[in-house]
Amino acid sequence: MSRPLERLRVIINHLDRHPAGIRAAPTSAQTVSYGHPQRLRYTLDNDLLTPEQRLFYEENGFLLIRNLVSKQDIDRFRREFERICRQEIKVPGLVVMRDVAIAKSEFVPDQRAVSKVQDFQEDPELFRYCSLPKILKYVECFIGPNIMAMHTMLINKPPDAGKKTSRHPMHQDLHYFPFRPVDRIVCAWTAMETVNRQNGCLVVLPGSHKGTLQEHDYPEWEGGVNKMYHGVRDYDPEHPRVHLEMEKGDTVFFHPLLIHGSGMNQTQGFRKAISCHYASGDCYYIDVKGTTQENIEKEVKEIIVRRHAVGDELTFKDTWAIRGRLVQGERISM
Ligand SMILES: CCCCCCCCCCCCCC(=O)SCCNC(=O)CCNC(=O)[C@H](O)C(C)(C)COP(=O)(O)OP(=O)(O)OC[C@H]1O[C@@H](n2cnc3c(N)ncnc32)[C@H](O)[C@@H]1OP(=O)(O)O
Ligand SMILES: Nc1ncnc2c1ncn2[C@@H]1O[C@H](COP(=O)(O)OP(=O)(O)OP(=O)(O)O)[C@@H](O)[C@H]1O
Ligand SMILES: O=C(O)CCC(=O)C(=O)O
Ligand SMILES: [Fe+2]
Ligand SMILES: [Mg+2]
Repeated sequence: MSRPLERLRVIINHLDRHPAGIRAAPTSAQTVSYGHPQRLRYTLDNDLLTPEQRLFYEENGFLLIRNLVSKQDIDRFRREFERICRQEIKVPGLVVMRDVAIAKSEFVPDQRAVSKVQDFQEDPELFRYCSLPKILKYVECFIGPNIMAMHTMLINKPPDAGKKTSRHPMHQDLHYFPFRPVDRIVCAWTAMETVNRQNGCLVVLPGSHKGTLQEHDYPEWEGGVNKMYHGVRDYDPEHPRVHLEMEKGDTVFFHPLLIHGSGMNQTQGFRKAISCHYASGDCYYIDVKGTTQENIEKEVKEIIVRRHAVGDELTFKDTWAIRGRLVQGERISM
């Protein structure tokens, strides 16, 4: 194993020994600079993160907090998800996605047919995840006090059907987002059970958040790829990567330029995680015309036109403004 990776693993283990939520004395950018004056760009002054945690996010683009969400809350999210799968409740705006390997087979109202649900902002029980004070305290360290929940997902990675379609290609979430500035966006991703290499944990390229947004497209995978699962076009499989093995309730916060994906699920269980992408209430929308994001804009528009029978009047930007929900502070320009 390469040296930097070994060092990273040591730091992760070290961080693990701090119980979640431990408070360090208020720090300033100077106190964490260890002699070299260093501008902190990816984190804001706060009294929650330790200097080590702040530096870790600055350098690596993610921060793993063990045991952050309670088992009771996760059990409630799981029960709600199961009710949705059994079609006992209907949630406005919710997108239920099936794995491409079974997309054309008959639907059975059971979690085995659902690989993820998206846009659960109108489900009060699931949306509780996005407003948990424990999560928001961390989110505020990255994006500030005005917090919008922009995108919500519960991912139920199915046992691989033999074609490796349960993989998620390496990507940067910013590819999907027509808003900026990039450093005022963060994802919270919480394991709902043990997540490891066998069932397809998150895989990240540490430090990749310091790069720019890359071109994304469907990877050329023989067995097929799920709809809209774009990957970075020039993915280098030799790039050092870290597998984030997590236990129930562990939560990782990561930057929208961090390159990440997840491996295939080689178990018989459905690997569950719940996540929310947050943006600052004072972010602004951009026009993605002429940028690398044009291809995803086109796909989203095609789906919306088909689903809602609307024309061009609904823009990519509108689809985000409609979904976004304020969870703390003020909604200024979003
Ligand atoms: C508003 C949307 C905005 C989304 C923004 C992304 C945000 C992400 C931001 C955060 C970063 C996130 C990073 C990420 O997470 S990237 C992935 C994000 N993924 C999505 O947003 C996809 C969400 N899913 C959907 O919209 C629906 O499930 C779709 C549209 C896929 C099917 O919908 P529905 O079931 O109602 O439609 P239908 O029954 O009429 O079938 C239509 C056609 O589609 C075929 N089919 C079905 N399933 C799949 C599949 N899995 N793979 C391939 N094809 C599939 C099906 O066979 C049929 O084909 P054909 O018979 O016509 O040939
Ligand atoms: N050609 C590729 N293009 C883009 N992403 C890829 C490619 N090959 C693999 N990946 C991605 O790399 C990540 C890890 O891959 P993978 O499924 O093989 O796990 P792994 O790291 O090999 O773990 P294990 O060896 O335990 O299976 C996943 O996000 C996967 O989707
Ligand atoms: O849970 C996973 O497998 C990764 C999902 C992901 O990265 C995403 O949907 O953006
Ligand atoms: Fe992602
Ligand atoms: Mg593998």
